[in-house]
Amino acid sequence: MNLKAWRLRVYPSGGVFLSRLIIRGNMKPLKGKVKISGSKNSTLPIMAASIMANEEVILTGVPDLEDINVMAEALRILGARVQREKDVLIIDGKSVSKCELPESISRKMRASNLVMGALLGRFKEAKVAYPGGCAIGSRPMDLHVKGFVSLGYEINEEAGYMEGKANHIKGTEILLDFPSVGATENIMMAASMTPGITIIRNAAREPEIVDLQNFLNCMGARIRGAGLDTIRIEGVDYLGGVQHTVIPDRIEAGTFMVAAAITRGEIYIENVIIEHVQPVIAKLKEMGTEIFPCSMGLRVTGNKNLRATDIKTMPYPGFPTDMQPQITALLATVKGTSVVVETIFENRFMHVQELRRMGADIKVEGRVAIIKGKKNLQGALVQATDLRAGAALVLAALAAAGESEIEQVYHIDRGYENLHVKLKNLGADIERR
Ligand SMILES: CC(=O)N[C@H]1[C@@H](OP(=O)(O)OP(=O)(O)OC[C@H]2O[C@@H](n3ccc(=O)[nH]c3=O)[C@H](O)[C@@H]2O)O[C@H](CO)[C@@H](O)[C@@H]1O
Ligand SMILES: C=C(OP(=O)(O)O)C(=O)O
Repeated sequence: MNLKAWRLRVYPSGGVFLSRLIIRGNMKPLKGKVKISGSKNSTLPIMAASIMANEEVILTGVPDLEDINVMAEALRILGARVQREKDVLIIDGKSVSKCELPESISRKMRASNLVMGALLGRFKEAKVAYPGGCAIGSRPMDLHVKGFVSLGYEINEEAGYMEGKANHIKGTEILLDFPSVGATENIMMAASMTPGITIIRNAAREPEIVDLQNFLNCMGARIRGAGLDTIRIEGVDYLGGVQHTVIPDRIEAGTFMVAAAITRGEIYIENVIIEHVQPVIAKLKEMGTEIFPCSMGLRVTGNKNLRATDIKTMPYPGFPTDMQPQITALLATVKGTSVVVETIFENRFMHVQELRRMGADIKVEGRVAIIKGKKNLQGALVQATDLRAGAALVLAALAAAGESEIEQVYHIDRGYENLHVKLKNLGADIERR
């Protein structure tokens, strides 16, 4: 492929992207306040669950992101009416007339799979093409399918589709082999409208699961236990309309916390639930970052004497895999040797080769990265290989001497609302071309 053709790619929602970020970092301390947007990973399952209502659902605090556009497009394909006004999304599931999501939309992101549980719950049938998403791992759907089958849905996996219909559906006990976020959400949705009582054991405990429970319960579902490892769901016949505000994005908040640390700056982070970012706070404090709650949220102050630490990604409340690339970038700039173990996704070190272009000293062996921190990184031409890898490169570029150019910014647009504008407001020398 020639360079021009390679750069002229099409956004999942249809637009053309050519964008790149130019950052002249030079370790300029970022200062000021930033307001965190609504959570991508909360909004996506909640949007899918919205079509379980036979009435209008109003969501507020919805971030303006590519992934949200893709989910909106998916719901429209199913027949839902989806309207957006600033951060408010109105989804009307009354008109849903199709239970099939084709590959052309499904493969645009991993979270497209979440319509499966919603469709099975409400219509007792669904046909959804296998999802796509970042190339951070193989990401099978076996735990989702196992859950649906346990509930009595007959699932056929053929020609790239998961096709399900109700057989003898009934609430049951489901033990997840791994606390998968998506499988927990999909099973919660299907079980909410499956007769009887379902118990999910070894459920994911992420804050987004709690947000989904709160949303579904406001619609009329009967779910208890989200946030713990056992969730109890009593199936109901009908779910109705509701107005709901999504929780703030803990990963965006964590990314700005790292921005303060890596530039040795001082950032006030507004719209953050402190409990949700505790694992990140703990590690940043261990490295010597000062973090204090304040009236508007959190104040994060970096300093010149940050030190190395070891990190192992774990399901919540462990250190989030979605913050691993960003913290790896930070560790590349502090004194000492750090070890980062990625336990969730088998291929989530793609940012390392790009960080090396900026002079980082990082070795990867399997799921372990060994990072020898350096005082100075150098600006370079690098590529965002996935969403959080892109965020890590932006952070590294803020610390690096000279100019960096980051390509494939569309990955970053999947999960960060106006990242360059927010950074510019904090004093970063950044432009989007
Ligand atoms: C939209 C969304 O919320 N995305 C988040 C969600 O993704 P997602 O819900 O896809 O992540 P999971 O928790 O399901 O995946 C965790 C691990 O379980 C494996 N697995 C999962 C399902 C399955 O059926 N079989 C299986 O083996 C995956 O390959 C992975 O190794 O949680 C991840 C883990 O916190 C985050 O990184 C993602 O940002
Ligand atoms: C991996 C992520 O998202 P997704 O599961 O949608 O690919 C992420 O948000 O970092």
